[in-house]
Amino acid sequence: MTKISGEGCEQLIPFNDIKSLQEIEHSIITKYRKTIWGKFIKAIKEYELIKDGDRIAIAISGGKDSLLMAKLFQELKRHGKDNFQLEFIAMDPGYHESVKKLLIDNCRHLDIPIHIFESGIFKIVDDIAQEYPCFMCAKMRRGALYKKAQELGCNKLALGHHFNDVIETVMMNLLYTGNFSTMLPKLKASNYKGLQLIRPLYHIEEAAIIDFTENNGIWPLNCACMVAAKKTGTKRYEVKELIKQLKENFKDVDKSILRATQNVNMNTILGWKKDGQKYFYLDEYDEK
Ligand SMILES: Nc1ncnc2c1ncn2[C@@H]1O[C@H](COP(=O)(O)OP(=O)(O)OP(=O)(O)O)[C@@H](O)[C@H]1O
Repeated sequence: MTKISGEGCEQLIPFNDIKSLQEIEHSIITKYRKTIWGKFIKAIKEYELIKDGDRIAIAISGGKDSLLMAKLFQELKRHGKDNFQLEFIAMDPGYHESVKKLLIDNCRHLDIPIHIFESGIFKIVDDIAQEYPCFMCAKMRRGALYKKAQELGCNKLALGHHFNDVIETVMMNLLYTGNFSTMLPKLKASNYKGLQLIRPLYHIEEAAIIDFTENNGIWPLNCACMVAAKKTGTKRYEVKELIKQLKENFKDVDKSILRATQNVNMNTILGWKKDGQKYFYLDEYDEK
């Protein structure tokens, strides 16, 4: 057992026993129609996340976000346009046995047919990257998921990042890194030709996912890594708190953060980067 494969951090505790599969599935298109289903469909349409003939690998960590994402895609296949294929992939980085069991039990109850594959990432990170384990782990995890998706003949890999992940990333980049950039809802993988990454939960708020999870009695895998919980977790947590405080005086502040990424005024920007190239606004100043 590595030092990283802990038993997880603070758990999301459900309000009741897990509901039946039928009740959980039904709640998506009834109780959570507005807050979850509608927003999932909005992102699919707005960012053209699905094309005819797509074979999509749904990345399942066992956490609340990716479990919901799996159910959303299954609902879409049942009640929407059935023009795509699905594969569900779960990468085991070297989880603690109890964590792995929780993942398998939840997927069995939720009727998510996962392909579990081992990557040994915790061990590798433990051995060689004690200084920056999270950075290394995230990079290797992405690579392992892309590789598995390709092996299964998929042209898309879906990740469960939601609205709050997106705006927190914008604020973290702005406040700590000093740049203005966001997570994109769809992008081409640079090292895996023909593969695209999609984020279908882009418009779904985390509060709705928590409510869905707790109300349906789902006990998700919260975070299976002690290191991440203690290190990178802190800055994200601070930003989460900051946004929460800002919302007390301006309730749409979160929506404004996302809107800002759609309304960058290039005439009032000092400098920017594109395709690895740096630009300064005075570069073209005299020519205009
Ligand atoms: N071990 C894994 N196997 C497969 N997919 C993973 C794994 N870890 C992460 N992912 C994918 O990457 C996404 C983002 O990972 P992150 O660790 O930030 O999770 P999260 O925000 O806690 O989401 P979740 O609640 O789904 O775990 C997940 O939603 C999932 O789609």
